[in-house]
Amino acid sequence: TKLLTRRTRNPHKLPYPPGPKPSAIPFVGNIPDMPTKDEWFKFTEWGKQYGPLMMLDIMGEKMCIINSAKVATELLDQRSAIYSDRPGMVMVKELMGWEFNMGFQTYNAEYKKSRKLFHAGFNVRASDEYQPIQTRELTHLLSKLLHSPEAFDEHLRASTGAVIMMIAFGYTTVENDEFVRIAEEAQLAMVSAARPGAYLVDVLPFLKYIPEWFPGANFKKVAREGWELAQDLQNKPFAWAQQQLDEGKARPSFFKTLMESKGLASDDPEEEMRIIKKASAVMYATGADTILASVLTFFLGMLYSPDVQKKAQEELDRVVGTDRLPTFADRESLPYINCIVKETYRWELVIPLGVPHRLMENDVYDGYFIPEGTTMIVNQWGISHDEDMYPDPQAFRPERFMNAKDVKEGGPREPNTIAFGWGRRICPGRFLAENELFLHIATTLACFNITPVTGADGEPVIPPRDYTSGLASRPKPFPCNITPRNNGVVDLIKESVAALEEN
Ligand code: HEM
Repeated sequence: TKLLTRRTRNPHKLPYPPGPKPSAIPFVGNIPDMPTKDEWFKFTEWGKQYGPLMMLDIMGEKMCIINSAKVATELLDQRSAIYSDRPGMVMVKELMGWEFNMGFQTYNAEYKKSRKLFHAGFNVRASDEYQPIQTRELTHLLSKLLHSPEAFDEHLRASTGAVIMMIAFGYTTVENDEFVRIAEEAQLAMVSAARPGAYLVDVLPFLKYIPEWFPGANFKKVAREGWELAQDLQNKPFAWAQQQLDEGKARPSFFKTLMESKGLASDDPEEEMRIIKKASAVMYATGADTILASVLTFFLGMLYSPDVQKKAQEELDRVVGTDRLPTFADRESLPYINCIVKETYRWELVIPLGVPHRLMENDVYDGYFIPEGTTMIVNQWGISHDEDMYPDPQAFRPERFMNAKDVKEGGPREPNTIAFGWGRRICPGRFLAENELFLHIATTLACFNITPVTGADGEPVIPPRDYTSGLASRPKPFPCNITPRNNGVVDLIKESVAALEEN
């Protein structure tokens, strides 16, 4: 009947957007056509074949793939009143307990309240207030990179985790931190399950009633383990922060601000507490891994383009000099570094397919009928590699943004208007994330050379651009050399760390 109603609401019998022919097997639709990993490559290819708006049938459910920024803007931004819901995601939300994550919530009253809190905590001005925390942690990071550069992956992970824990709860992480471990594991379980179409239970929700021992029901075991992690993620840091507050020891944080500005989220104290608890847990879950992925991409990018690194260092030496570290105050005077930030967001995407939106009413676009309930996926990776917009898209080339024309005059679109999503669901952490990536790039390049390791044959080893597959994607571990540029920076790092200790 659902299908019938939809048809009757298409009075002009408009066609659906084009797409590959569904399978001859009943109900299966385009399932056999769906890639099982790195979907963005296939979606980009399909975009060339079927155009910027195409449709797939996943066992009766409609899924649109958007392959151009223009269509994404015209639908998800300009018609955001009806394109801001999220699809069911049974596996992640119901079975793994990630319903607490505002990013997956249905577009309802509670969601809007959470979003308001996030906006209060992370708008441009509020994000700037977290700069001292970011500066402090990144200075420690430089010292760790100096002492054990081979463990850079670990150091970056620890520092992005530390920043977000301090911002979220005023919590100082320690080595092998329990809260960081919980968040990492919970996140890992969630991102692999949240990949659109990863679990059949998302399209056949009744499968959730199958007991775990049933052959083929492995997803239930995965779900149960994920559920426990999601509970810990919400409860453990929250209990710690609550205790600090009760004992009058709480440091400034997102959590503390929310607890003290009563009534910001809701007039009902119980509801408000619930929303604050979820919002603080989400912060950690969404803010650590994403920033880490973008920083790792920057390191990888440097291995691909040594001349970019040299040019950036020239700019840093000229503008900042060599007797202090770059700071946020230098940002406006470092155009080339800012272009590296942009290119990092474009070259490889933290969330290659965005987070799916769900259409809340029937719609018509460009003569095509899109029924209510359609899942909308934006191929953000594909859009960021459009050859017309970004010639030689596989090259890491920040110059494409230097003195570039405005997008209205045919210039390249700013990658931060693609990588962070669309409309009312656009990433609320984007200002915080951009600040942090900027400081990572500026301070790392001011102090170090990032170079490929040498292989057995004496040749430099450029690691492949091999990324994990999932909702969020990051480079798989790769080796690189991180060496201080000169003795001066070694002293500079030591002095900067000492100055922190004094404060
Ligand atoms: C490089 C860093 C990051 C990238 C590339 C990124 C990207 C994204 C994208 C693509 C979305 C989905 C937008 C859409 O539905 O169209 C999103 C949503 C979200 N992000 Fe981020 N993000 C980053 C960092 C952060 C940080 C640091 C935080 C927290 C402080 C955060 C919190 C969120 C939340 C809460 C949502 C859900 C928004 C909603 O559904 O209304 N993100 N992000």
